[in-house]
Amino acid sequence: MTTRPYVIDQMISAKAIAARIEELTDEIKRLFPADERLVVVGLLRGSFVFIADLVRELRDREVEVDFIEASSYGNAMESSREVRILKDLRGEVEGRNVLVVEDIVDTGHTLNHVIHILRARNPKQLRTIALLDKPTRREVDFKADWTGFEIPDEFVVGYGIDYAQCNRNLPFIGKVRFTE
Ligand SMILES: O=P(O)(O)OC[C@H]1O[C@H](OP(=O)(O)OP(=O)(O)O)[C@H](O)[C@@H]1O
Ligand code: HPA
Repeated sequence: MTTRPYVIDQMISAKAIAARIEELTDEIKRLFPADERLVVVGLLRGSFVFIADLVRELRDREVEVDFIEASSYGNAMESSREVRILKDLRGEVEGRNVLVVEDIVDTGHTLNHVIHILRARNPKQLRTIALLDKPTRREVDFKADWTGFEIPDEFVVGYGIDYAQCNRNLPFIGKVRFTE
């Protein structure tokens, strides 16, 4: 896969992300009963860093971690608008408290599609959290219950998020700036 030359400008520091996750977990804990197990579902692949930090902030709760894999971008910068489920959950969600963890809501197609599928399985409570939200790009009426940061219409990478499958390992969120 060849990409145009680009540089990455930092947009949100690792420190700011960590501080925001602390705030978000306080809110999550207020909503889900302390004496009931929480199923935390990460949307692969982009959420793998966020979910790792989030569940460790929930260390005083009984948490089960599961993953579902959806893809609509492939290697492109534009959504195909066709969300494909590449890997389903291992566990059941019926009658359980479920928190779906997403890295970014852009057009909204991915999370909207996944929530539709999970809601049909009759969870007790189904909530969503997204680290980033680009509200100006929305094509479907969807809003996560919790959002880390609202961002402008920039193509971002890092902290799990890729451009052409690279840069997921950056500890911060940066925006891609093409140099040619
Ligand atoms: O709101 P949307 O426009 O649907 O975009 C958001 C989705 O796009 C990216 O996933 P991608 O399909 O690139 O897969 P990945 O998570 O494996 O990188 C990102 O991780 C979100 O899941
Ligand atoms: O800004 C983005 N960066 C990477 N992947 C994405 N998928 C939706 N929006 C983005």
